Amino acid sequence: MIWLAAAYILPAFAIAVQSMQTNQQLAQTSVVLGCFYLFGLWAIAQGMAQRSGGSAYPKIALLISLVALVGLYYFSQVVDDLHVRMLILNIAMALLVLLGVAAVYRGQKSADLFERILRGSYLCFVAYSLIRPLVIAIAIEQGPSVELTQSPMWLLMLAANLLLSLWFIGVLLVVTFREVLLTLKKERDLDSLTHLLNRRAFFEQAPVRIQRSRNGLWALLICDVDHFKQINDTLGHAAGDEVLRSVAKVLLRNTRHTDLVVRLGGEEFVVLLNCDSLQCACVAAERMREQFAEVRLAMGQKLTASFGVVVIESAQQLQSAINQADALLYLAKKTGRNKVVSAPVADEPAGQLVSA
Ligand SMILES: Nc1nc2c(ncn2[C@@H]2O[C@H](COP(=O)(O)OP(=O)(O)OP(=O)(O)O)[C@@H](O)[C@H]2O)c(=O)[nH]1
Repeated sequence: MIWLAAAYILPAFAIAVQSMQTNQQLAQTSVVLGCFYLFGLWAIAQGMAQRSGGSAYPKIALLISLVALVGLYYFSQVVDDLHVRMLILNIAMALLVLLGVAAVYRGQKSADLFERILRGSYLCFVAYSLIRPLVIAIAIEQGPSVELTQSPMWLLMLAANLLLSLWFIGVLLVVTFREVLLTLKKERDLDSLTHLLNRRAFFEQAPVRIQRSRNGLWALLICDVDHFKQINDTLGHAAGDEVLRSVAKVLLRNTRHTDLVVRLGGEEFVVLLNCDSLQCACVAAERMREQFAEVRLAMGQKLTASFGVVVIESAQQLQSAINQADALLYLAKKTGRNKVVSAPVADEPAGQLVSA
């Protein structure tokens, strides 16, 4: 974002200064203000390339800029030729802004409307930058008789620059504002330790998921690490945190993107599984339980966890399903831990108790 801010501020400053200058003053300041233009235009390319995960070839940009600055110096301090200086500067600017196009094309294509508008605006700006040297070559008067900054051509280019810049910065502001909002929402919804969804996000997203799906049953798994206090007490809080992150990884590994994996709080996790039977949910929970044993604790101890599993058919049942799964989890803890306990459903074998 800093690149795109530089891209707006530097050329705007140079244009503002030049608009108040005579042809003679333009010659005196051409190299310094040329730096502002060149860096500003490359900053647009770099900013856009970075948004797409690439870069706008800084070494090539440096080379183009150096050649352009030498040209500007020669045609201002040795031979004063405003027309050639304008051509050199505008060709260099067009080449610099073009350097981001490859990265923008190679980068991931976003489906987001505003991101597409931003890319489209950038490509329009590139096209405008490529056309500008042609216009200068054809339309701007040669010779020192006319003050460039008072000519209709200059005013026209100024107006075009202003309009494009305002449009570009407007789109950029909207995109940035949306990005900030999305980041805040993400931070609000995620547990900072495990990066799983948190309790608030679960109660927001679970009813929507259940309502929207038309393919079969949902199951709710509540999973609680066994003797977690002991792990904290013997191995330390940092090791306890690491265990929680490992638990999150195991849960994520055994779920699909349609499922929700949530850290409810402490060492308690919930998984909303999109599966077509209680048995399928129990198999998934059993697989997770087995994989916890592979998490290495100090001194050869095994990580274990207990599960309560229920099926859920409508969003209205969510709270009662959580209570029921909690009760089954409590049963699992009471009857020895490290096991999956599920609730009976009408058309499936009643009261499964899968022991370790
Ligand atoms: N490291 C770490 N510990 C946490 C975190 N949140 C909660 N805890 C600890 O988790 C422990 C939970 O202990 P208990 O509720 O007694 O449960 P438990 O020891 O697992 O016992 P059972 O569930 O009955 O097997 C407490 O000591 C909390 O301090 C966390 O984010 N990180």
